[in-house]
Amino acid sequence: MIPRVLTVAGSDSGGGAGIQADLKTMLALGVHGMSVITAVTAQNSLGVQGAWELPVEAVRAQYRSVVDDIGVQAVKTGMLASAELVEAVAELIGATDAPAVIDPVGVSKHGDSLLASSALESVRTKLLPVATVATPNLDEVAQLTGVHVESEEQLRQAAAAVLEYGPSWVLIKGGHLPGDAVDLLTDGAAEHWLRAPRHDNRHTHGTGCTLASAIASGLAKGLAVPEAVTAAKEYVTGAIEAGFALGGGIGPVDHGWRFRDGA
Ligand SMILES: Nc1ncnc2c1ncn2[C@@H]1O[C@H](COP(=O)(O)OP(=O)(O)OP(=O)(O)O)[C@@H](O)[C@H]1O
Ligand SMILES: Cc1ncc(CO)c(N)n1
Repeated sequence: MIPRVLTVAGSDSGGGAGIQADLKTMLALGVHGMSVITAVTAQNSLGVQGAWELPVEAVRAQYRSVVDDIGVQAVKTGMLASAELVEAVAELIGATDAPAVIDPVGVSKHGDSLLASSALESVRTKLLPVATVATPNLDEVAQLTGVHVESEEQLRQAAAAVLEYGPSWVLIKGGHLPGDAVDLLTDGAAEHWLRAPRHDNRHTHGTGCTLASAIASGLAKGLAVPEAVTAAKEYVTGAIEAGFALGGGIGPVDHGWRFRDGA
C-alpha cells in the first residue's frame, strides 16, 4: 500500500509554504499526503497579512479522522500557533505509532510570528521529546536554547542544546549562514554533515516546510533517518535551484522540479 504521511500545520494562501508546500512535496515524492490544519494565514510573497488559529477540538478531530481510519506511516508538524495547540498535538503524536518530524516553526522568512512566545516552553518540554527528528533553523535554535550560531563549528553546540530536550535526532539547518548551505544531523553519537551549494536565489519561500515533509516522506517509505534526510536535502536543493518569481517579493521553491522537462 502507498505510504501515508500526515502534516499538522498552517495553511499558506500563497501556496509556497505550510500545508500547501507539504502536500506538494508528498505528491512529488510518491506518498499519499494528508493534512490537519492548525491555522489559516493570509500570506503571499510579501509577508503574512493575517493569521487565525483553529479551535483545539477542530485540530483533534481532524487528527483522529485521519489516524483512526486511514493510518499514518509518518507525521510532520509545522506552524502550531499557540501553547494549547502545541500541547494537544504533542499528546496526539505521543500516542501515535509512527515517526514524527517536528519543524518548530517560529517566524516566517519575512519575520512574521507564527508561534506565540508563550508557546516556546511547550515546544521545549512537550513537542521536542516526541520528535524522531527536529528540524530547527538558526533563529528557532536561538529562541529555544539561547545558542546563537555564527559559524559552522557552532552548529555542534546548537545540536547538543536541542538534543537536551529529548528528540531522537536533530537536524540544525545552517541555511541562514553565509557560504554553502550546510546542515548538521546528529543523534548525539553519529554526525552527518549535509552540504549543498548555495543557490543565489531569493525564491526560497517554504524551504523549511519542504525539507521536513521530504524527510517525513522518506521515513514513511521505510528509510532510516540519515538516508531520509540525505534524500530530502537533495530534493529541497533542486527545488531551491528551480525556485521562481511570483508576486512582488520572495517566490516559492519549485516542488515539481523533478517533473519538468530536462530534470
Ligand atoms: N539559498 C540556498 N541555497 C541552497 N540551500 C539553501 C538555501 N537557503 C536554505 N537552504 C537549505 O534549505 C533547507 C531549509 O533551510 P532554511 O534555513 O531555509 O529553513 P527555514 O528557515 O526553516 O525555511 P522557511 O521558514 O522559509 O520554511 C536547509 O537544508 C538549508 O540548508
Ligand atoms: C503557514 C506557514 N507555515 C510555515 C511557514 C514557514 O516559514 C510559513 N511561512 N507559513
